[in-house]
Amino acid sequence: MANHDIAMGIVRVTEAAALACSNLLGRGDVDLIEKAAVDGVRHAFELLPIKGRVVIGECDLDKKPIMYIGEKVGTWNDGLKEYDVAIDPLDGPILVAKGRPNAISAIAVSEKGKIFKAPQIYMKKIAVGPKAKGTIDLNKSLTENIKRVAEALNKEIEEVTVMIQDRPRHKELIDEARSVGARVKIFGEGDIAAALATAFEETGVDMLVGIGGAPEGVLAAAALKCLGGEILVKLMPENQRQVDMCKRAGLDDVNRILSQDDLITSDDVYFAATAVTDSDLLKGIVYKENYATTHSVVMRSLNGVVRFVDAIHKLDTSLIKIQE
Ligand SMILES: O=P(O)(O)OC[C@H]1O[C@](O)(COP(=O)(O)O)[C@@H](O)[C@@H]1O
Repeated sequence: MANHDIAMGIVRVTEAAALACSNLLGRGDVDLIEKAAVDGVRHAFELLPIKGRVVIGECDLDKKPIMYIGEKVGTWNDGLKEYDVAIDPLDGPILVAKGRPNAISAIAVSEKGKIFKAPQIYMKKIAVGPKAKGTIDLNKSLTENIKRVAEALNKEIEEVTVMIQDRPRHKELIDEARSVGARVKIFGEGDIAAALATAFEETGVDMLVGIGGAPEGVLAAAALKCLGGEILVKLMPENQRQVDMCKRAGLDDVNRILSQDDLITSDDVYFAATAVTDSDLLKGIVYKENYATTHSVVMRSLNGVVRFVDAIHKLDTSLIKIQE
């Protein structure tokens, strides 16, 4: 597969995942929804001519892997190049189960050995778009970071919008953002979509801060690398077992702050996402009489091209039925 075809190839994967789970919207069954998205991914990979190896996979609610690290994806025909694949078939299955916004399917693909194999633990994150790149500092207070971002964006602090996930562990961050006067968007799930939004001015989102999943942080790093934005992260192991997991992933100093360039060490990474439900950047799947529409974004860091891909899928032939 020519390199320039990978972008379209991977957007088919996220489209398939999104379509496969989208007609379970609001049905409350998280496991079924996750399985449908994973089945969609696997089905689409059967057609993708790459030698892919999953380095970031998917776990169910009990953190049991359902897309295995090391799993082979793609057709694996002779002569094809090997790639690392980071996949979140569905960031936010609970959102789909409840019919709420912000659920996306996301994938990143890069050269073999170039994507950080983040363990399934928490990660502290701060992310911004291209105009605020170089101004953020994970060691500084949120107040200081908001002031720097406001200056970089030529905005008043009261005009800066900060995304923070709705979690008890973020109470102090939310209080601080409010007391400094910033605008705060508190979201339930899905910090990949939130990080992605920081890089597009039309979303009105300027920053993401908080603690979320490390695998999601790597996917966000791939997107922000393509978009010229920045994400700074620090792994947050909670016990010795998790410290060991970080070390096995190649991180000797778990306190080290990592950027998008540490999480993706190649200059050539692809990222794609398809919305299942509406997010700040992408409209969710819409059903019409005989078809469904998907809305995706796909990008490559090497050439900086960002494409928005709207697709029409005939319902009788599409992957929507895959879970039946
Ligand atoms: O739900 P927790 O444990 O606070 O973890 C935060 C993570 O959960 C999510 O909201 C959803 O993750 P899942 O798709 O794995 O359920 C992520 O976007 C975020 O990084």
